[in-house]
Amino acid sequence: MHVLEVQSLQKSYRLSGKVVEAVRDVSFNISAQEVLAFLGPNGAGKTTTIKMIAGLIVPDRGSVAIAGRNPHRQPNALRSLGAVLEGNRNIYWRLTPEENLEYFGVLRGLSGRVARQRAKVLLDRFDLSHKRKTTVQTLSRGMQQKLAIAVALIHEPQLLLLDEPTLGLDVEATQTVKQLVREIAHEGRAILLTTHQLDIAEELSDRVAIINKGKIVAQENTVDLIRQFSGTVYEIELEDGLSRDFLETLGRDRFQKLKSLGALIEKNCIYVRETELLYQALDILKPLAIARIEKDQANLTDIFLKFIREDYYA
Ligand SMILES: Nc1ncnc2c1ncn2[C@@H]1O[C@H](COP(=O)(O)OP(=O)(O)OP(=O)(O)O)[C@@H](O)[C@H]1O
Repeated sequence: MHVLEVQSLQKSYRLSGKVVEAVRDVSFNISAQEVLAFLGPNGAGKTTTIKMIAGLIVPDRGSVAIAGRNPHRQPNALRSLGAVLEGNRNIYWRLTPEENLEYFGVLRGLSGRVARQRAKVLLDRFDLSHKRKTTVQTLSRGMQQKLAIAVALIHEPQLLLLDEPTLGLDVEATQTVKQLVREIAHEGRAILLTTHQLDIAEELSDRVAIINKGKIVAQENTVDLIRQFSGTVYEIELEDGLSRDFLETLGRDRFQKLKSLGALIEKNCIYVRETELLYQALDILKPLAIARIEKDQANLTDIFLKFIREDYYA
């Protein structure tokens, strides 16, 4: 069973007499041990979707199930949810880490004893024990972020929503938080990660869902998505470019053969998709001097931009 099931979610807002379709028919699932990166440009509909999952906004249509329960009909569904949304506002800055963990533990239905026990374990695990009695506002941003994640885990939820978990952190704190996210998923939790830092999404996620203008425009395994769009594209640049002489030197037959390989011929370059085709293309191009051959190193950022632009021009 999926830990999170989001089915055909729909939400519109009315703003000065105009209807804004913020989320249109959004569906996805997340399983235990899985990190889904939920990506999209500003205003794409991410926050609205997440707030519907967290039970904070009622959808116009569609449904959410967390561990099989709908948070809009069965409030105890939220027992399976932990969330760090909009920075780390889920913690009290005037309290200490220990007080935060115990307070939120009890608020989430734990007994005082269990909350204290879990707080101790989490403080150790997140390397915050030495700061347990220091008020949160004097901690570093990295420590505050770690505490925010610890607080979200106090009731051992199956689903964790993480919004920009590494934003504003230095390199070392980013590494620590990334490692924690991996471990938390590994323990068996499902994680929904939203971030504008696409390198983080690429490193941490098992799957990616890209939302644009309220609609999911891509949803796939992260490695497959990147492999599909990159890595195997070779760019061949010719010494003399693709001038009129190019066709004369190459001859029509060879030019047609090149095209039949599925090669894309554009500006100064020829692009082919697979290693085997690269050798065939080079064979065809033999009479011409080659200036450069390069393997395309596209990453999630390129893919993200491609989907957003394609959707823009559609
Ligand atoms: N309370 C609201 N009233 C009216 N329109 C809203 C409201 N909240 C969001 N919107 C609109 O809904 C659309 C989706 O917004 P949403 O905040 O979900 O996007 P987002 O992907 O989270 O963006 P960001 O990355 O900037 O946080 C936007 O056009 C936004 O202006």
